[in-house]
Amino acid sequence: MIEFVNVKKSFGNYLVLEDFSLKIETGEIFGLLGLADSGKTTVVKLLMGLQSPDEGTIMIDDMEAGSGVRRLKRRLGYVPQVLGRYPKMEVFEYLQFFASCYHMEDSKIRSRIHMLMELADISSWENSPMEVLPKAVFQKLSLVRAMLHEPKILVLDEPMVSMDIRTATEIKGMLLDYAEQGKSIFMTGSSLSDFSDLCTHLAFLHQGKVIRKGSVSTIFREVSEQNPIVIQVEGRRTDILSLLKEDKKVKSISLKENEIHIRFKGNAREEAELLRRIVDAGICLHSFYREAGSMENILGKEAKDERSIISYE
Ligand SMILES: Nc1ncnc2c1ncn2[C@@H]1O[C@H](COP(=O)(O)OP(=O)(O)OP(=O)(O)O)[C@@H](O)[C@H]1O
Repeated sequence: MIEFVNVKKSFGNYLVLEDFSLKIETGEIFGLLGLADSGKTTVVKLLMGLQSPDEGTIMIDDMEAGSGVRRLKRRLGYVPQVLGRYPKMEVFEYLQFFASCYHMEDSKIRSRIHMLMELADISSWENSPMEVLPKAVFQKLSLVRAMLHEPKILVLDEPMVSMDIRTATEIKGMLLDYAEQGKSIFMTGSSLSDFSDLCTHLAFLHQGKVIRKGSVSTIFREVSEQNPIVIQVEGRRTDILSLLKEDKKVKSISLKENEIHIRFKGNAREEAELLRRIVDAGICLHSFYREAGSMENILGKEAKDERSIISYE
């Protein structure tokens, strides 16, 4: 379990985290999302004990972040945003070096390295110097390095940044397998879609605070309820526009080429009822769908309640 309680962190006069609280339960794959410069790396560094909070506490199970460094190091595996390179060191040698830093038993090191390299599909690079590694291999090697000592918690700072789709899929697979072994994963990112098929829980960091958190399914349902419904009809739009204007749950109507975009403040059942009313009115529909969720929905504009009906017909 990881818990941030009322954490405050500033650099000089610049307040990065203000009253930041977050709880991550054991076994969760937790994604902390935020825009650039929102303080994600600061959160990770505080968790790793690389920086100290000005106020508040950060607990990792029964230990405070930054305390009992050796014991905590065994619990945490860290994939930083920027990893130091050792250009002339060979891959196996590199992993062996880190395994010994984690005080792993010599007899287990070799087999663990080989097993993880195979899992990451980078075995053929075992004897290559780090300087020749393609970016994708280096990204997978970073994860292998963090998993070496089988930490209870993996912490990844923006792991999906500038990653090709194939590597991202492989890394997601490795993380899902790792979580299945009862481990926790905490990672940061700035793209909702990167995390939607991986995380069990999400939180959104905005202006130093967590503005929303919950299970992925709940968040996606909430986000999608704020997105416009896009409607296309055959023929004239007069009938559907008057039907929509009469519905108090329709907060705005706008026309975009041959589409009608409506902001509909209702749940899935109410959305289905609107669709039935349109069909019952004999209106010939081409399409009726909610636009996909986006970060902007969560971090930017919360749906306003006043109605703004705009029509051009
Ligand atoms: N050691 C530091 N000294 C001064 N300012 C810092 C320090 N570390 C971070 N900051 C500032 O704090 C803010 C948040 O930085 P942080 O790296 O935590 O954000 P981030 O969300 O991880 O950003 P990105 O998505 O760009 O990686 C930034 O404006 C950054 O310049």
